[in-house]
Amino acid sequence: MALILAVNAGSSSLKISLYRPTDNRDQPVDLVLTSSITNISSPPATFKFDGHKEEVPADEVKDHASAFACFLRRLKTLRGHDPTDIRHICHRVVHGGDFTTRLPVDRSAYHRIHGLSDLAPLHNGAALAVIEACLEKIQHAQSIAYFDSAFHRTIPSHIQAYAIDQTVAAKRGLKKYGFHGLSYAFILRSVASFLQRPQDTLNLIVLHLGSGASICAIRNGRSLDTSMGLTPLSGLPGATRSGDVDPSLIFHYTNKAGRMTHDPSLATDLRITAAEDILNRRSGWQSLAGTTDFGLICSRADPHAPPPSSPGPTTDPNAADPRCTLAFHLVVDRILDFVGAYHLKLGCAVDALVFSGGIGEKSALLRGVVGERVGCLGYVKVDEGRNERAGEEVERAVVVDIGVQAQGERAKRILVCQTDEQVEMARGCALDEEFRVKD
Ligand SMILES: Nc1ncnc2c1ncn2[C@@H]1O[C@H](COP(=O)(O)OP(=O)(O)O)[C@@H](O)[C@H]1O
Ligand SMILES: CC(=O)OP(=O)(O)O
Ligand SMILES: [Mg+2]
Repeated sequence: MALILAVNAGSSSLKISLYRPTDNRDQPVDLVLTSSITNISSPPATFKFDGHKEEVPADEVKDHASAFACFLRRLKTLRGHDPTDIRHICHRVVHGGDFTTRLPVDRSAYHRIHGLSDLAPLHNGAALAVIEACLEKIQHAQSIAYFDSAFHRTIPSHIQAYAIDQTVAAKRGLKKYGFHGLSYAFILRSVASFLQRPQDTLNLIVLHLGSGASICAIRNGRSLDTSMGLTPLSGLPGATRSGDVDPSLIFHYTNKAGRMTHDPSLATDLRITAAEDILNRRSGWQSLAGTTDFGLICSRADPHAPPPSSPGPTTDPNAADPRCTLAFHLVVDRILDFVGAYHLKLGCAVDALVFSGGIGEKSALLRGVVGERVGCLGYVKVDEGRNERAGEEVERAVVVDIGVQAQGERAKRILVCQTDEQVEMARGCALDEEFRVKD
């Protein structure tokens, strides 16, 4: 057997899927199994393996390397698969700097990726910890890095550039890179197939809303702009990330902003300042509402109430929680900032607004509220029933239309897409001549 393993190291999760290559170019891989380990940085972690779910003791999973070891053990005990069956290992690496395509990983490539770690403090270190384990323990398999940033190589230079000294910018690589690119590539292909249109004719605004959240404007099938920038911190708020703030805010937040942190809970030997730590790991809706679970925020927020000006915790278990109300409306507000701007950048010629990521796929409430607000731009009205059912339907269908049907032809569509970064990598690997298995 020559299986392909695809590993997606998120900020606090590890999603891993195993595939068997096929001879069918339209569907070049078949899924063998899929698993995920969540809450890695706030133990106990939860391990899911197809139907099997267990809480993993804190001493078994404390970082991404031990989470990967935990997966390999269960791969053997629960499914009888040996790593010897694996021929290629695809790794999602969030920051690829100026790499525009996948990179087979040897020691030298490893060090080049390591050099970019400071620019994706919650991600590259985690991916490298897994790559390290593969280089050591699964030596017969070829590790390949697939970069989130590569999808955004088409962003025009005036959109990539920050308004700073361009000599310094060029020397230090200070520009917009953009992330979630594997997800956007998957969504673009899936939506093109759903709409039965060639990818290069599509104009989309895609929302990838998970623990890390971003938006991408796609023009003629290429990234035109995206909300994340030099690092995955800018743009929308995330579970623990602030998103955009006035850059001067940090100098007023703490006078220790520039010092290095020595937090042992960080995945690897990352060099990260107190300012980066606060904005990346101690902000976002966790800091507003006390939870990283946006589902919980949706269930406790009042979507109709004007957001409170100084929210505090509530003691009535049935009342909406003002902190959740604030977090919910703040996220909606920032989403609207980008949708409005990208709609204009696309010349108002948008084929569809697409929701994806854990929140985009599961929260009918958020889709409904955003859908209502974008109606003035010519988007279809959201159909309540289709919107409610979309969370389940998208698991089977990958792309679901949630617009009112009768309006569908003329109005701009609103879709939900269940994204899958692992299959995007595995697909690329199976179709790649360089990695074609010759036996
Ligand atoms: N029913 C729900 N409603 C809203 N948000 C949800 C729901 N279920 C899960 N989520 C959110 O989805 C997030 C996970 O999304 P995902 O894209 O898998 O994130 P990541 O890959 O960044 O870890 C969770 O952190 C949670 O906040
Ligand atoms: C780039 C990024 O933020 O990724 P994730 O959402 O997986 O944390
Ligand atoms: Mg993710």
